[in-house]
Amino acid sequence: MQTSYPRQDIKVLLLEGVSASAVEVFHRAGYSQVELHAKSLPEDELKARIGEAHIIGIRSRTQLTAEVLAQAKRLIAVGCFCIGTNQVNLGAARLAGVPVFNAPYSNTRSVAELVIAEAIMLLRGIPQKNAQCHRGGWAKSANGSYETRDKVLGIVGYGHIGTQVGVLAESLGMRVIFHDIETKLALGNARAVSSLDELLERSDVVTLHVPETPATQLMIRAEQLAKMHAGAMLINASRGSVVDIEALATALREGKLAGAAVDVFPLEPKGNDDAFVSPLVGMDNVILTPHIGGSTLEAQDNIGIEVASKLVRYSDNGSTLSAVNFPEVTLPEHPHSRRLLHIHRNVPGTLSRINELFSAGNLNIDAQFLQTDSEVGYVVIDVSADEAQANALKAQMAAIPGTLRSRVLY
Ligand SMILES: NC(=O)C1=CN([C@@H]2O[C@H](COP(=O)(O)OP(=O)(O)OC[C@H]3O[C@@H](n4cnc5c(N)ncnc54)[C@H](O)[C@@H]3O)[C@@H](O)[C@H]2O)C=CC1
Ligand SMILES: O=C(O)CCC(=O)C(=O)O
Repeated sequence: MQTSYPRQDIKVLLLEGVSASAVEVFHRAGYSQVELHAKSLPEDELKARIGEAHIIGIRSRTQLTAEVLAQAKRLIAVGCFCIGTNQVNLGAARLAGVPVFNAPYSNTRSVAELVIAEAIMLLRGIPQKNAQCHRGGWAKSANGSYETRDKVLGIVGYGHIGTQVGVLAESLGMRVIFHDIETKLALGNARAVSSLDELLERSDVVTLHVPETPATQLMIRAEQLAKMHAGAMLINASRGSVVDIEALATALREGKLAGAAVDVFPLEPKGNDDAFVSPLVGMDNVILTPHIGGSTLEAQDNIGIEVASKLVRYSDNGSTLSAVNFPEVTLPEHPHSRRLLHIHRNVPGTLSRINELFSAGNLNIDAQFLQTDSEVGYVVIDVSADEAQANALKAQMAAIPGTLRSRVLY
């Protein structure tokens, strides 16, 4: 059967150097119009380009705000080729009938390994020693250098990354404590503490693994840094908004903290050609990395495959399994029917209006799937109809008040 909208006409726009593995997945599935950009786009260009795209793929830099999404008239889905989805206005996307997919685990291990490497480097004072050697200095001394063994690692946010960090840290002999807003199963000998304050007071190294939410915004400010013991260290590979970076710079300058490793910043350059500016630049005891916690070839390759496959599946079949902002529906194949998708505001009576169209047309519904959340309803109908009938039904469904998006798949 023909798709009502041929795959070769579907425009896929991939930004921020999404892995070539994603392009391969689209090509293999018959999507030939795939455009790949190494950077994020300036807002004006993004607004223009998203207007033409059916599928957009981004990483952490591109902000899909409500204003940007308002230009996305043809958009059927968003792929975040990363874990975090805070860069997308998920509510606005949902109300535009656009599901958002991500890769919740594919770079977990990469972040955890970097954090462990940084904890070791910070405890040994390597950033300072490295900087001095580069300047022709020679600081051979054990002062300020420690083994990881028996040191306390405090993990804030004991989710996928936090738990991996904890497991790796225990294998080095570290003592792991954690703080999370949810009750979490402690792995190995890790122990939950009663509050963030307790964690800050007890830890030699604090590492942050929370998502960006209103509650984690500036979670670590001067007040929290003051609670850490003198000579402690901070690692932030979560989001730049979680730490007050000026307060961190002050704590490091004043010697309250012995070191820090920071991968994420309140303001990050759009791409590799743009300048990086931060109050932490030039501090010998700080490891600065350009948001590469998840940037290993293995992780990027896997993320490309995972997210592109989810996008292709939604585009071809309508399944929203693991969408982060949308009613989830897992759908079987539909070899003998045409499939119609209808996304609408969840108001009483919409489903009966849809069904009336089918009975008025005397068309047999082969299967129907419905999932709703408080705001949005997603109904999928497999019907024995020819192409003209399916397209006519789609047009009638699109005219139902409250319709957000409708499509015919076959
Ligand atoms: N630097 C990088 O390249 C990368 C950064 N990340 C960041 O790391 C974050 C965490 O990733 P995952 O571990 O996969 O997420 P996750 O969702 O598995 O874990 C996050 C944990 O934080 C907890 N949490 C949420 N709000 C909290 C609060 N206010 N106080 C304490 N705990 C809180 C949650 O309950 C959850 O257990 C992502 O949201 C992303 O922002 C993720 C991947 C790569
Ligand atoms: O690799 C990226 O661009 C972003 C990684 C990240 O922060 C995430 O996965 O949430």
